[in-house]
Amino acid sequence: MMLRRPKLILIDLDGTLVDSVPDLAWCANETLIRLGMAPHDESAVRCWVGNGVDRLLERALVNDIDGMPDLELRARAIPIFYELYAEHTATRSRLYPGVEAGLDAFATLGCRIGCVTNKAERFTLPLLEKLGILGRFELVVSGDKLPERKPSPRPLLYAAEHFRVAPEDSTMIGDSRSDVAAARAAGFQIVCVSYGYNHGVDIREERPDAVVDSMDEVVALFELDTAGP
Ligand SMILES: O=C(O)COP(=O)(O)O
Ligand SMILES: [Mg+2]
Repeated sequence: MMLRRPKLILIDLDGTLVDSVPDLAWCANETLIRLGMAPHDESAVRCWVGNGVDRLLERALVNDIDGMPDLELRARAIPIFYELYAEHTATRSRLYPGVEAGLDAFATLGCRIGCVTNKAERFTLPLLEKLGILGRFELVVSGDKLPERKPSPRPLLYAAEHFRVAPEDSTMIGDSRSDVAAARAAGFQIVCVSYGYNHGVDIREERPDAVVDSMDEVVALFELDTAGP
């Protein structure tokens, strides 16, 4: 299926641009160990990413995606995790194959490019910087910039308004059901990558407009004689 050529592309961070789980899992587990608790398999942590680092840590503390630790434990864990993750945002995290080629291809479309993530800004900007792609984005909307984050459409609509681009001329690229829900509610097209996290569930179940195995496949989905800048 062909998609309308966008004037704005917004790209998710964890699970889409960057395989960040190796650092997130190491930091979460080191936090648990320092609290005298048992660490988890990296595969478990992978299922807990996507709703912000605080939520990831809460899930790790109780070993349950829907669970919540008691507030005293949470309050002890958060500063330990924040200090570790600030130190290790990009120690083990890597860009996925095809990301840089995909960003190059988007630049040739002449569209505006932003990053919309649920990760807090204090970790988002250093991660993008350390992996050498911060300069690719004209706008970064982190998880703590607005009162609501994905699956709310707010961060996507904020970016569209920032660039004065209509939602129907905008495309979100993400890896999780939050990206699909946010894009649908905002009136964006939605392309998903097959390799991301999505809480362990195949993203095709969310029925995005298209699914790609690599970011450099996205540009070929766009009709080149419609829209554009
Ligand atoms: O859960 C997070 O911290 C970030 O997740 P996202 O980049 O996939 O929105
Ligand atoms: Mg993601």
